[in-house]
Amino acid sequence: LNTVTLKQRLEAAGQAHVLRFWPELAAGERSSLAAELRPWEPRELRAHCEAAKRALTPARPPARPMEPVPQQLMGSAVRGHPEVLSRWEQRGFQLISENKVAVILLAGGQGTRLAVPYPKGMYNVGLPSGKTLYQIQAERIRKVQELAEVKHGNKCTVPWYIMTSEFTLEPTQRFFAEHDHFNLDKSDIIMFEQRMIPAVGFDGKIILEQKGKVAMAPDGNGGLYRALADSMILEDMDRRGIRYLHVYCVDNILVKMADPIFIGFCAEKGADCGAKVVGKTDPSEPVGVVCRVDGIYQVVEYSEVSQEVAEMRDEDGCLTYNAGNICNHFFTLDFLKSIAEEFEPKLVPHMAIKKIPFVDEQGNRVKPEKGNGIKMEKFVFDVFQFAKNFVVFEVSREEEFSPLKNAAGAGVKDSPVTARRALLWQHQRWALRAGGHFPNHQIPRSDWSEESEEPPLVCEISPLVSYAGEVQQGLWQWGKWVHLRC
Ligand SMILES: CC(=O)N[C@H]1[C@@H](OP(=O)(O)OP(=O)(O)OC[C@H]2O[C@@H](n3ccc(=O)[nH]c3=O)[C@H](O)[C@@H]2O)O[C@H](CO)[C@@H](O)[C@@H]1O
Repeated sequence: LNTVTLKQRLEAAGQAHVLRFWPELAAGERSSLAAELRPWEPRELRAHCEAAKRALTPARPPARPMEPVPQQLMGSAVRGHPEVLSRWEQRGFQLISENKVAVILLAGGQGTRLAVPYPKGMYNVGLPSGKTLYQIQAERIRKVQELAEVKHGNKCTVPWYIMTSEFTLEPTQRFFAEHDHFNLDKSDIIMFEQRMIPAVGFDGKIILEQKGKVAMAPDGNGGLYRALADSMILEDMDRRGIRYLHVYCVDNILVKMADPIFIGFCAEKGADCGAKVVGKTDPSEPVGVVCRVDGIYQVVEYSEVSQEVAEMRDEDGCLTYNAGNICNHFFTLDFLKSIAEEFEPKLVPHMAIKKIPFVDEQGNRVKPEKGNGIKMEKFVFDVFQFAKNFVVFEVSREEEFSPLKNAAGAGVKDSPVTARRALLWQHQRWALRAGGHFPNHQIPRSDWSEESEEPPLVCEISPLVSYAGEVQQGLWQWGKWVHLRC
């Protein structure tokens, strides 16, 4: 873009102020500012800014008739009959062995609450092995591939698609390269980037973070659908013969990659879209709830539900809106194609007021004390409304959900401490269930609180040994694969 065209386009969008420091900018700064703005057509940019401004004075939404998910749509790994679970698992492994299953990691977030200067997946919660979240996930992929191979006798691959953003792409690529891609085939790890969108002030004007830089943020984890199309990822999936996708968020240390039971359940039900849920611990837990609103399946995010609704209970005392979203979703490739080709533009962005550093009229950098602008994000689960056959799968919290959201601190939930404990407690359970004996150690009392107490044994089992607690003859060698500290 030459300067005149850039100016004209910004004027057309009502955003000419973005160039107010242009005369002071060096050549490199000018070209990077122009590059940030290049993808935006004036009309699209104007609409984006106007939508953000409008969001400040939302028309009062009509009281929305929320309903819990009907039981007939739900499967359960907690209450399901062992034979049924085993049937779903067989089906899942069959599909994995046929190279029809891939995983998509959502890793473009800035992890603001955890506040580390690198992508969350690189975090080491302090396990004896020192493994990071990325390494644990990579090893679970290797294991699930191996289990499918052993069961069905053919070599198979679960490709790992990783959505990153401007903040996370480069460090994630470097980290994977430094770790030799965790012994996965490099060609089966496909990283792609989501879009960045400008943050907008309350006056409807794009915020300048520096004289030559617009305040940009990733477009939310629902940016997935545009990113899949932009980067031709659906074509890559087609080429590989992928039919089913497991989408998950980066920070759950217990995530079951390409979970065969979940895949098998969804496939058997003929679902095009599915969500894993856990029972909520308390009304204020920051998880979205899967429910029906105006007859349409969706997740009502924790930030968007009123306290009164969150606290509603059934006659039996259970929370009415109990289906906590753990950001683990199932999609068929055909469903993803329909989103990318048809429905994506219909996804309505969610607005959040944030403190966004900016440069003032004089060009001084200011860190605001209170919210000064609006970030707009699309959410990955907002596509549930377009599903023809939506299902929900309930799983056990202690086996499948312990997210890393916050920095460690006394009594802080969802922190490195609680994530580490959740994994060690799980592995202790597995070891005991497998007949492990630990002389001179207390067997955990049933009333021990896993979140607030250290497990009596520090026992970590490599995902290369056991995917979900199963025991394979000859593999549980203490020391080599199982880290035990007493
Ligand atoms: C919108 C969404 O899914 N919300 C869910 C998310 O909330 P929560 O608010 O915790 O969502 P996060 O901001 O942590 O994002 C979830 C995932 O999306 C990724 N990400 C986020 C923003 C972005 O632009 N790009 C991107 O890839 C993050 O890297 C992360 O892997 O997880 C909770 C469970 O842990 C659920 O109960 C919430 O319903």
